[in-house]
Formats: sequence, structure tokens, C-alpha cells
Amino acid sequence: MDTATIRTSVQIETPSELEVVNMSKRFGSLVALDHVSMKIKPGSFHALLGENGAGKSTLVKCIMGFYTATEGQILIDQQEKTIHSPRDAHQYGIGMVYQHFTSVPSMTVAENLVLSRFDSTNMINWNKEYEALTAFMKTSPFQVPLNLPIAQLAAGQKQKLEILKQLYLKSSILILDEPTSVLTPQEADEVLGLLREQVTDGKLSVLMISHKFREVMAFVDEITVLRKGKFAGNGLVKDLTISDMAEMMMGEKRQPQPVNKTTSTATTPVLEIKELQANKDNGLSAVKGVNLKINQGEIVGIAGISGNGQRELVEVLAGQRPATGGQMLVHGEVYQATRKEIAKHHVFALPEEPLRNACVPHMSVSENMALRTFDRPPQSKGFLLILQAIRQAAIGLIKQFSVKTPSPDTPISHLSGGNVQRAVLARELSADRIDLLIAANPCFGLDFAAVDFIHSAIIEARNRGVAVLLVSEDLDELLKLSDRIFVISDGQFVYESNIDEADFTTIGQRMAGH
Ligand SMILES: Nc1ncnc2c1ncn2[C@@H]1O[C@H](COP(=O)(O)OP(=O)(O)OP(=O)(O)O)[C@@H](O)[C@H]1O
Repeated sequence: MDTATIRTSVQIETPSELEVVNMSKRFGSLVALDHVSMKIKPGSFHALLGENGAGKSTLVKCIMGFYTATEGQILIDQQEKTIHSPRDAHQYGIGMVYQHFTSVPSMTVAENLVLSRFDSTNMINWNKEYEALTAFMKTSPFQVPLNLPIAQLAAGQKQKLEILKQLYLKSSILILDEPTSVLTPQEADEVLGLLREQVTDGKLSVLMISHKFREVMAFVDEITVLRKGKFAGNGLVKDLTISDMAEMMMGEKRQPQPVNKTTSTATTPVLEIKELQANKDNGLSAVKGVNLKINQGEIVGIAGISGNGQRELVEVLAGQRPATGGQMLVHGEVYQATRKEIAKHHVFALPEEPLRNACVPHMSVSENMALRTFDRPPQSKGFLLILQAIRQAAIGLIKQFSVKTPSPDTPISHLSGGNVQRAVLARELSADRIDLLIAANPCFGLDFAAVDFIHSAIIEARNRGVAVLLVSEDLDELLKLSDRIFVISDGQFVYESNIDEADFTTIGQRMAGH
């Protein structure tokens, strides 16, 4: 590395210009990035857009030094630089905030901040560090209590801390990978608004991967769009409409699809939950006696900030966590979510983080698509797996659900996040009969075309009579799809309403625990 031009943390005051020139990245025969160029002007808020699998994460991982680009250059203030690791990127003031939290839950905010430093040593003078941290907090755009353990922070605070960590490290070019996916709409606006102020003051450049046009229109100056690994366009947001951006992403004009709900009058309950209780991994109470009934052809939405018991509730229903009290009934029969009961009652689940919770990462796309069907004809005969039938079924599902994969034989972990989601959805929604569908944040990280597709699939299932439990951190999604909505806070339902009478502001307040 060219040490003469390295800007140490302390010296960085204004962001440098970051330019990517003709960058390509191949994974075997797959070209994930194909001669892409992009320029982030100093002090601008830039969004990187593209459909799932377009190459956005690959591009930012090449900038951060996680991947070595097959071809192309990175220029910092018009000088070519080599970035082999996030540590190298840090030297040029570039830092990244990931979708998932990277702080250590048992340690305090202060400890996490100090230990995130690339130059932290074994001997830490905590008094001095606290003084410096308190001074830093006074000038920072967000406030997070220094003495609190991470485990006690709400999701919004944790996300703010991830951004603060980068400001503390004096990153002046911030790369954000879908930073608002875990925030309420109000929190998202607050965080992006504060970053926007720093950008306007010329202290920061931001490169944000986003699928949310609303946020792009409200906070962003300029966009670069990728399509199938190639540069597909760029421009100033003030000169563009949402439909221009969508066209750049998809290569064709396309309007968002409205959802058409049929009127449902069915009152047959499919799922009944009575005084259900469950614990967190650490043995503390997570679900504190909840009651719920979902009828045929009804979508019940559960809103809540993550960490309020919804994950544990879904896991109990999906048979991944034991209940510690209460009762569940499906079709009026006691249900404990055993594999046998799940099959008998036609219960299907779209869990959060599908790669971790619903896939075997090193197995192929077709094997993962067969996880529910491999032990039945035509995919097996006695103990014999009929691989041709498994592959054939996968080819059909890949086409029907537009899963972008080099082949059915590719390990599922090589797919982009959105395409893993589509593959799991294809498996779960293609069953001949579904009575109960449990969906947890089914559109997390998906592009708008995929979101439309999944929303239509859920509505279609509901219109056919499927009972749907939809847990989501996206209020807009809940208000669009649900027939009834609940808010979960601290393991209890604190609000319930039919969707026609639901009040956005009250829901937001209940989510925040007021
Ligand atoms: N480590 C890897 N090995 C093989 N292929 C990969 C790897 N990482 C990404 N790819 C492939 O590169 C392409 C681009 O993926 P990438 O994750 O960059 O897309 P993305 O635009 O970030 O998508 P999403 O919005 O779904 O996160 C995809 O076809 C993906 O399958």
C-alpha cells in the first residue's frame, strides 16, 4: 500500500472521491460483475440499486477488500489503490455497515466501540477511552447510552450503534447494506435524515444498497443501477421518477402490482393459540401468554420491533422451540409442531434468514427444493432417491419462481440473498395443499419485483382459504396484506385491530412500547 498517501483516522476530515473503474468479478464461470464503473463524489449520498442477484453486494465487497476483483481498479482521489481487506479500506476512510448486527451482545456499547478499533491494543486505559467516547458522543448525530450492554438495546439503537461505530472509526465514506431493514419507518427516517445532514455538511459520503424507492427519493442525491452484473444506468434522483429507476433495474417498464383480496366470510379457525409461553435461548421469558385465532382465508399480521418475542413465537409454531406453557390447536386438535403434525395439518413456514433456518447451505438448489418431497414418489421409490425427478421438479420451480441460479446443481449458499428467499418460497408455496402458512419477514432484502411477487403469492394463498400468520417488521407490508393486525411488545400483544380501523400512529407508538 502507498503509505505516503494513507490518511490516518485522525487526519480524515472530508471524504475522498471514490471511483470504481471497469470492475469485474467472476466466481468460476459465473460473471457476477461485468466491467462496472461508478463514482461516489465527495459529500454525496449515493444509492446502489438493482434486482436480487444484480451484483450489488459483490461490488461493495470488492471495494471493502472482502473479495479480490478479477479485473478493474479502485481510485481514491483519482489515484489507484489496492484494497485487500476491510483494514486497508479503513485506511482510506471507507467503512461498511452490514444488514446484521456485528456487536457483541454481552459487552457494553463503550466496550464494543473501543474493541472495534483496528488499532486497539491489549492494554486499554478505560478512563481515557471513556473521556474520548463521551466527547465523541457529544458531537455524534445519534445518542446511544455508553454503559448499556448491547443485549439491552432495541433494534433501532443497535442499528444506530453500527453506524456510530463507523463514525467513531472516522470512516468518511460509509457503505450501508440495506440499513433500514430492521427499523420502524419512523426510525428509518430518523437515521437516514441524520446521515443526510452529515452528507449535506460535507462530512460524509454515503453509498447505500437499497430496495426502497421511498427512501431513495427522500434522502439520496445520485443512483447507480446494476442489471445482471452490468452497469445499467446512473443519474441524479432529482431528474428521475420511480418508474425510471424501476425501468433501469428491470430493463422494461413495469408498474407495481396491486393486490386483490377477495371478501372472506369464513369463520372456521385453523390456528388457535391459548396463553402460549416460550423462553429465549438464555432461559428468560420471551412469549408471555399470548392468545390468537386465525380463520381460514385470513391473514393475521404481527407488528413489532425485533426482539419482542415474535421470533420465538414463530419458532414454537414451526417446531423449532418448545413452548413452556399454554396450548396450540390446529383444526381443533392439540398441536405441538412435531414433523408428523406439521405434515398432517399442512403447515408451511417461510422463516427469517432462510439460508440459516430453512436450507442446507452446501447442498444444491434442487436438493434444497426437495427437502419436503424427497421421501415421496415421484422423487423416491422405497429407499431410492430418483435424482432425475428431483432435478426436473427443481427446474420447474426455478422457472416458475424466477430463481436466478447458474444451474439447479449450484450450492444454494452461492445464490444472492433474494434468490435464496425465492428458492425457499418456491419449495414452501408449491405444495398441493397448504392450510396454515407462517411467514416471518418474507420480503426481507428483496427487490420490488420479488416483493410484489411474494405479496401476490400470499394473497392468492389467502384467497384460496389458507390461514396466514404474517410476522413482519415492515409496517407498510402488514397494512397492505393483513385482515387483522396485532402489535407484540415485550412478549405480549398490546394492540389488536381489524385492518380497516387500524391506526398507523398508534401502532408505531405501541411498537415503541408506549
Ligand atoms: N461467493 C460466491 N460464490 C459464487 N457465486 C456468488 C458468490 N457470491 C455471489 N455470487 C453470485 O453473484 C451474483 C451476484 O450476487 P450479489 O450477492 O452480488 O447480488 P445482489 O445484487 O447483492 O443481490 P441481493 O439483492 O439479492 O442481495 C449472483 O448470481 C450470486 O449467485
